Amino acid sequence: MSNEVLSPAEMAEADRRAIAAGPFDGIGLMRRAGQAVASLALARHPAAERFHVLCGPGNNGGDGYGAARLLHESGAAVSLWAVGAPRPGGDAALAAAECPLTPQALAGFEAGPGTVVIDALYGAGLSKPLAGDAARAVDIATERKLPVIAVDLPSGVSGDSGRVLGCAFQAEVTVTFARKKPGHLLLPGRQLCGEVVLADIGIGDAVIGELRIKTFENTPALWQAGFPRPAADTHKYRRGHVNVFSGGPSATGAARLSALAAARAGAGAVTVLSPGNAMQVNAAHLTSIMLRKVDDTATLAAILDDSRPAAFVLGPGFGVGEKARDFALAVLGDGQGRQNGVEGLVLDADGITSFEDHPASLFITAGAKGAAKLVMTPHEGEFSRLFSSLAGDDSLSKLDKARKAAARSHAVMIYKGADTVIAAPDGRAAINANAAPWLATAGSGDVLAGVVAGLLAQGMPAFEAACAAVWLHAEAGSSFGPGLIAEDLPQALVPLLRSLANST
Ligand SMILES: NC(=O)C1=CN([C@@H]2O[C@H](COP(=O)(O)OP(=O)(O)OC[C@H]3O[C@@H](n4cnc5c(N)ncnc54)[C@H](O)[C@@H]3O)[C@@H](O)[C@H]2O)[C@@H](O)CC1
Ligand SMILES: Nc1ncnc2c1ncn2[C@@H]1O[C@H](COP(=O)(O)OP(=O)(O)O)[C@@H](O)[C@H]1O
Ligand SMILES: [K+]
Repeated sequence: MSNEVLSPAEMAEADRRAIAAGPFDGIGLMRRAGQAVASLALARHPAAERFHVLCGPGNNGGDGYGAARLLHESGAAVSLWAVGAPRPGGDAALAAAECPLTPQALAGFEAGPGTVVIDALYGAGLSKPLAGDAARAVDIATERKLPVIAVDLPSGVSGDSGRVLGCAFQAEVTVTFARKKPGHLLLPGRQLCGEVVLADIGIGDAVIGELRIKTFENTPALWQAGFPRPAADTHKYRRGHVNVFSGGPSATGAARLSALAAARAGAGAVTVLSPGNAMQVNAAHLTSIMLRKVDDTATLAAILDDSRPAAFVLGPGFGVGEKARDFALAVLGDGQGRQNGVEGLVLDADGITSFEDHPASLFITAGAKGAAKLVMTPHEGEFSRLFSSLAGDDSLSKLDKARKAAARSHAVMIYKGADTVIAAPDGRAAINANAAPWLATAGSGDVLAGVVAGLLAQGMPAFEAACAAVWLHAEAGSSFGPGLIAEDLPQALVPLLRSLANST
C-alpha cells in the first residue's frame, strides 16, 4: 500500500534503513532526489528564463545542490543561493562539492519575472520559525508571484503538523520522496504544497513495511476490500438496520437526512425513532424509511433487544441533555456488554455536546468489554467540548489530537473539517484530502453520520466504515460542486457506490 503517511522522524528512520539495506547510500538517495526535482522543473517550466535554487544547510539543501547541478548540465540558466554551509563530510556537503556552480549568499537573493524558484531551504528538519534571509526570500517569491517548486515541503511548513512556522512559500508543486508526510495533507500545509508529486528515490516498500506505519492518506485502498457487498441470497434485515433518533417537532429534518444517507449507503432498512410529539411531522416526510415512537429508555430497550444487525445515529437535531445521554449509554450497552445485534453508535452534533460535562460516563461505557462500537463525528467546536485540554494544546497536530482523543474515549474519532482526520483507539489514523468547501453547508454533517451508520450496520469495522464514509461524503461533495445542499449528497453517492462496486 503506498498510502502510508510517514512522520518526518519515521521518514528519517526509513532513510537509515534504506541506506543499510542498499543499493543506494545516502548520497545515492540524495542524487536521485535532486534528479526528480530537476526533471520535474524542466518538464513544468521548459521556457524558464532562469532557475533560482535556494539551498539550506541540511539535507534538503543537499537535494537542491543536486538539482542545480543537473539543471545546469541540461543547459538551463541556474543561480544558486545558499544560507549556511553543509556539515563537512555529510551527504549535503558531497552534493555541494559535486555542483560546479558557486553559491551566492541568500541575503542578496533577487529574482526577475519569468524565473522559477526551487525551494530547498528546509524540509523535514525545519526546527524553528522562518526568519531573516529565508523569510525575505519568501516575501520576494510571493510579491513577484514566481512559481515555486518545493523540495520535500515548502520551507516554513511543518512536516508533522502542516502548520506554518513563521512564514512559508506557496508552492505550485512539491516534490516529496517515498511517501507523503502529515504536513502534505493537513491544513494549511496541504494548500501551501500545491500539487504533491511523490518521487521514488530507491526507498523500497519492504523498508516502509518494516516500520509498521499506522497513519494513512484516506484513499479507497485503505478500506475497499472490506466494503460491504450484498450476498445474492441476502434480505433487508441481513443488510443491516439503521435507527436514527429524531429531535422534537421543530427539529426533525436532520434525522431524516441521516436516515436517507444510511439507506443510500446500503443499509437494508432504516427507521427514524421519533418522540411521540414529532410522529406526525416525521410521518408526513418519510416514504421507504420507517418510523417508530420512542420516548423513553424502556421503549428503546425493546429495540435494542433485537438480535439483527443494527447501528444507531444519535445527535442530529436531537437536542442537548440527559435524554441524549441516557439513550446513547443504553445503545452502547450501559457498561453491561450486552450481546445483541447492535453494531455501533454514531454520536454526532447534540449527542456529543450532551456529554460536555459528563465525558467520563461516555468514555467508560464505550470502553466496557463487549460494548457496541462508538464513532464520534465532532467538528472543531464539538471536539473542544469533550476534549478541551487536547484542543488547546498547540504542541499537538490535528492528527495527534484525533489519535489521543480516540485512545481516551475508546471511540473511533472523525475529527471533521477541511482536513478531516479519522482515528481509532488502536492507534490507526487516516487523513482525508478529497473534500471541497462545497461541503460546508448545513446538514452536510448529518449526512456523513448516516453514511457511517449505514456501513456499520452492514458489519464494516468501525475505523474502515468511518474512513469509507468520510471519503464517499467528500467525493460526493467535490463531484457535485457548486450549488450543493445537504439534500443532494445522498443521491450524489450513487455513482460513487456504483464505481466502487464495479472496481472489484
Ligand atoms: N530522509 C530521506 O529519506 C531523505 C531526505 N532527503 C532530504 O533531507 C531533508 C531532511 O534533511 P535534514 O534532516 O538535514 O533537515 P533540513 O535540511 O530540512 O534542515 C535541517 C537544517 O536546517 C536548520 N534549520 C531548520 N529550520 C531552520 C530555520 N527555520 N531557520 C534556520 N535554520 C533552520 C537546522 O538547524 C539544520 O541545520 C528532507 O527534507 C529531504 O529533502 C533527501 O536527501 C533524500 C532522502
Ligand atoms: N471548507 C471545507 N472543506 C471541505 N469540507 C468541509 C469544509 N467545511 C466543512 N466541511 C465538511 O462538511 C461537513 C460539515 O459538518 P458539520 O459541521 O457537522 O455541519 P452540519 O452540522 O451543518 O451538518 C463535515 O463533514 C466537514 O468535514
Ligand atoms: K523545502
